[in-house]
Amino acid sequence: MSSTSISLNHLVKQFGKQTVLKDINFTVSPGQIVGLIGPSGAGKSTIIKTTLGMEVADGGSATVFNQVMPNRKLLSRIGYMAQTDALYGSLSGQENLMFFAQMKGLKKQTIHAEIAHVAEVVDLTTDLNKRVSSYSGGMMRRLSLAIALLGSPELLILDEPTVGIDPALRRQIWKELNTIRHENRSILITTHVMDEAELVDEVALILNGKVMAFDSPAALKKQYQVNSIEDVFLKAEGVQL
Ligand SMILES: Nc1ncnc2c1ncn2[C@@H]1O[C@H](COP(=O)(O)OP(=O)(O)OP(=O)(O)O)[C@@H](O)[C@H]1O
Repeated sequence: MSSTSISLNHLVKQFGKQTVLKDINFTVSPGQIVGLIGPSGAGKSTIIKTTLGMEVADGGSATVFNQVMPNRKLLSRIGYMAQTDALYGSLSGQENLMFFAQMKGLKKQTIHAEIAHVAEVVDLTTDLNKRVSSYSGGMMRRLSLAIALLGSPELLILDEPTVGIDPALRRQIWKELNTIRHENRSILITTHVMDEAELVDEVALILNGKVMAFDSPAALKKQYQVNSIEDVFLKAEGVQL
């Protein structure tokens, strides 16, 4: 059996008369971090939502572990962090983590250690007993990321996980993402931080509903004859450098 975590084939998605995704093709393999970059409104979140079955494709196909989503059996294998946080404000960080850990079916013996680990990755250990409604926006993002990490899912789908997170912590989070990659798990991540796009295995550059380029950061820089992914992005958009 082929071991593809995500496979998008000629994916098309329309909202009314607007065709947001025109022909999206790429795969994410185990042990790979794929970064989705592209201007605001290019369709990155739509790719994610269609992949997860939260939006229905109008053409082509999106599969996760070779199956079409939504598929309840696959949910425990996927950690998803959306752009908007879905947290319980009246509960503490710890209670939110416990709730989602139980939802994910984490084993009783490991649940406390897992929660402690993911809280440490996002630097929330000392804030776990505070109510989430008192958290800053960045803290809520970090809690959402911690929830996505719970249960060591084989596939992480992260929609702008580092928005509102300072550079030192961002570095710590990327260290964890690299550990995840080395465990042969896979990650699909969107980001507006071009430094982060340098850290992925493959960049999918999304423009006008299409994958303009899909390659390693080094190969893309060579192809576009520039020194950074930011410049690849700008050149692909037609900005004169
Ligand atoms: N449910 C929806 N109904 C109608 N239009 C939608 C819907 N979801 C997304 N769109 C439209 O699809 C386009 C792509 O949106 P999407 O959120 O996928 O972009 P994005 O690349 O993730 O942007 P950003 O970087 O700003 O998050 C936008 O024009 C948006 O208005």
